[in-house]
Amino acid sequence: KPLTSPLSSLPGPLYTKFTSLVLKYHELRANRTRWIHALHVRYGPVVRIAPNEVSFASREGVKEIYCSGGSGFDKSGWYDLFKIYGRRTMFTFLKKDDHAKRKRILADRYANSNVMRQAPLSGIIERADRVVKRCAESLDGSLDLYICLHSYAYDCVTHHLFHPYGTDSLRNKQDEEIMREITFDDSLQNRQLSYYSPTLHKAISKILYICGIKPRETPLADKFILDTAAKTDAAPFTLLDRLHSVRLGNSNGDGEHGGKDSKIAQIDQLDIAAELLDHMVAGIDTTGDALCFLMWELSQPRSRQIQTKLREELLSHPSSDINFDKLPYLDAVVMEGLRCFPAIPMSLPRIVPRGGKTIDGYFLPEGTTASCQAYSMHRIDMEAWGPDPDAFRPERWFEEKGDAARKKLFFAFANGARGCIGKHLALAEMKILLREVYSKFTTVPDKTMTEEDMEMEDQLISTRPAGLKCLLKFEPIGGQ
Ligand code: HEM
Repeated sequence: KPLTSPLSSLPGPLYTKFTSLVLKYHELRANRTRWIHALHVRYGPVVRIAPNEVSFASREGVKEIYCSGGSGFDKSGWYDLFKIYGRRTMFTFLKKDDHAKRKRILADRYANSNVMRQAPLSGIIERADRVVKRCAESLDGSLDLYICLHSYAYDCVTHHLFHPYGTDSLRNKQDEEIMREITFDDSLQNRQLSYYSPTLHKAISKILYICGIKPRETPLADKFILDTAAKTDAAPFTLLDRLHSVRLGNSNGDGEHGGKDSKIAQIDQLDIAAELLDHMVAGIDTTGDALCFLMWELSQPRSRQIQTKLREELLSHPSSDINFDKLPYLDAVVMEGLRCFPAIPMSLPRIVPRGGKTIDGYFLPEGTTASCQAYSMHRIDMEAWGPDPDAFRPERWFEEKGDAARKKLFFAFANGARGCIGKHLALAEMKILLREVYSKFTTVPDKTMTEEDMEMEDQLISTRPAGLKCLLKFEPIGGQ
């Protein structure tokens, strides 16, 4: 009943009262994020995008949908698309209780105090040095940062998950192949179709394959994960170590997560492999693309001053000091990068619980799909972002006015208990890499690159540059 539905009074284009076809069309064209953003610009922070689906770009929206009761509303069935080996993982559990049980046993591996320890950090620093070496080797030409940064993110996350079984894709071609298999995945249309119409998808799957609309296939990554998940002697800071100690009901010496949690969690070898593959994939395109878009922006002539200011701060602190609190401009550059180019820019769908909810003055009946998307959260609110939301301007993070609003609206890592667990790891990787590169080089775009190459293109959940490349030229500081 489109006209009598409570959602019919929400702002939004008339046709969204009757059909979700326009939304689906934009999803299949990898254009969902920009289409929804255009609707927010036109209709404001609350917009109906389909008869049963609403997008919010407001503080109250985030608070209710993602933070109420700790982890917000339950996830929608769309997350079934991310099941691995038929298993649910922390990321794909729909219900908050199931999620909380799994998270309890994994969370401390990602705590800032675990990430910032010498053993995990030294692995990241080593990999950042390898990137610097690649930059130095490219001085006569240019370097494809898209590949290089995805390799960096892959090697860093596998170090944190598996050390000493982490990868070395920055130097080893076989490891690079696995990264490419994950990163160059083109299964968006196939997976969307399987979600919207499983029967049709099954009936025409062969035709889709012939047309190049292929399902996600990662045989190399699967083999790597299944082999590595069987190792029982990984370093104590790794997720692999934690998962095995839980499976064996072994407290691992800290007395906190022992037999009790193994009963709660009941994980077997396949759960371990699924959880590890999920975290590995979650750590590659996100950090890789966030760094790639950020370094592209820093390399533009309009960002020259920003590069200079960043370099001055970096060179005034010894590189042996890993205390990021002393590098506020680096922090502002990273925050501004994640604001302008959030690696997961799109809606994170949740289901309104029993009894319905009123958000921003609009009543949403139970079962409505509600979401926020970082791309719009980072641009729509005038008080937080001012008149230039599309400008890359790290200085905005030092302004007192709008500070509280900015913190509430920042959504690159989502929010609440289901927000990004890898946030501290990602930030450490980003800051270490930027510090190593920009204290040694200036970067400029290669002349063959176009703005279109770097246009954001939706994937199923993350984004990537449309041209699948990012060629930059590196100039050593002081010509050294
Ligand atoms: C700049 C880099 C990153 C960004 C922007 C990012 C962003 C996000 C976002 C927005 C979510 C919520 C997704 C949702 O609700 O559907 C998320 C979840 C998650 N992220 Fe990240 N992420 C980044 C890096 C990482 C890294 C390095 C890891 C390491 C393993 C990681 C692991 C995860 C996991 C496991 C979840 C699921 C958490 C849960 O359901 O409790 N992420 N991330």
